[in-house]
Amino acid sequence: KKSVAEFKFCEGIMKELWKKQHNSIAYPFYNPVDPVALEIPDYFKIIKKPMDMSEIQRKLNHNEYNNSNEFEADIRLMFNNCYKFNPPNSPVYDCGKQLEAVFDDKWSQ
Ligand SMILES: Cc1ccc(Nc2c(-c3ccc(O)cc3)nc3c(C)cccn23)cc1
Repeated sequence: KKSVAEFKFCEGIMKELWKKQHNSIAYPFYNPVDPVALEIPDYFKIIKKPMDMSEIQRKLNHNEYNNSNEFEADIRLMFNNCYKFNPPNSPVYDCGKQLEAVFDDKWSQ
């Protein structure tokens, strides 16, 4: 059951992830992966369900999450896409691990 409190909790987490102080680890997640701009034409062959912070924010703003579990699922999808595509310990993979740690800290509060 979706509650106002759940919604506000999710909003607060997105507010944290968008903070300028996290820019150096959040930048790969701000917008949809652009395979042309990034010169990774095989991205959509590997990643079947793209997800990013802008889309998560849009879904939140348009009441498209029925509960916080659906919100968390998109957050985890975004990070797992990153770990699937980017080699372990590569710069963007490490950004994902660091930003997911920020998320986990807030999510568990
Ligand atoms: C050749 C190459 C290798 C790795 C990347 N990764 C990457 C990604 C990315 C984010 C999420 C994701 O699920 C997949 C990729 N975002 C970027 C950005 C914004 C700048 C530079 C690299 N970036 C790009 C090109």
